[in-house]
Amino acid sequence: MINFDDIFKQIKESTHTIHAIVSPLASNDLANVLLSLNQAPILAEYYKEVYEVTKNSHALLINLGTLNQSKLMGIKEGLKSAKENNIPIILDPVGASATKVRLETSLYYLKNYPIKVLKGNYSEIYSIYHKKLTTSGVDAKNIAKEEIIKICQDLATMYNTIVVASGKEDIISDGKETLLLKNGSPLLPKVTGTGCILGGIIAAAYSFEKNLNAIALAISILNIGAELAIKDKGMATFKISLLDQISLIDSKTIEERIIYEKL
Ligand SMILES: Nc1ncnc2c1ncn2[C@@H]1O[C@H](COP(=O)(O)OP(=O)(O)O)[C@@H](O)[C@H]1O
Ligand SMILES: Cc1ncsc1CCOP(=O)(O)O
Repeated sequence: MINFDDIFKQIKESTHTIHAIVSPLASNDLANVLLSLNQAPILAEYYKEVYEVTKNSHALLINLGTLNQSKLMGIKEGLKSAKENNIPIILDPVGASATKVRLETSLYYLKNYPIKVLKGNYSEIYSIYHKKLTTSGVDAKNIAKEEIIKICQDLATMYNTIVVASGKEDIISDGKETLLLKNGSPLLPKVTGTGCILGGIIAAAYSFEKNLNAIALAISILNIGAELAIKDKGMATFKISLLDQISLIDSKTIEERIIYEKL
């Protein structure tokens, strides 16, 4: 049984600043989720201020969700600052399976910066590994779990990082240890931005403890929150109820409900 008491207490009792460069589509929900977990989100992407913001933060989340030239200039400053000031970088390569620019950008960041956590859906992780496009949009295609597990393990070793592949079952690997998490709801992929929110929770949890358990906690906050949310009143109610459940969840509930395997 994983014990989440200590890290959950740290998150709830002390506030870290999380610098998120994220798609505007998901930014409001992501910021509110972080606030509800007692964390301090800051969304800044103007290249003239990004270096300073990252330097004063506990983690930098880079989400490629909605790219443009000025955002890329901002991201470059954030990555430089994180590297020089030893701030952990969490990369969410949204759409890396769908466009050449996103795939090449993700590969460039992985090669040139110390990415501590790479978190994508199955297709994004598959595309980064095989260096080829596999989707036309941001959602994942069906790929065998066994294949993605091996890819996560190999990518983690190749880039000296923790790899998270989200989907019906979530995979977390640092190349040596691998966890498979089985909570969640089929409604989650029907709400846009839930993967982006997950990136934010991972960035916050990882800033407290730099290990697989912190990431397992982050995924469980979202997935068990979704299991507890209202599902029979339509998608808008589900989403609001999900945000409620995330703000109310405690470590005991997570420990009781988590379903996982150590591989
Ligand atoms: N079919 C599913 N059943 C249960 N949970 C799911 C399912 N698909 C995705 N999830 C959960 O939804 C969250 C977002 O994952 P995913 O949809 O893969 O990300 P993205 O939005 O980046 O494509 C994760 O916490 C994941 O565990
Ligand atoms: C629909 C869409 N288009 C560009 S980013 C985005 C949201 C993706 O968010 P998530 O992967 O978290 O569902």
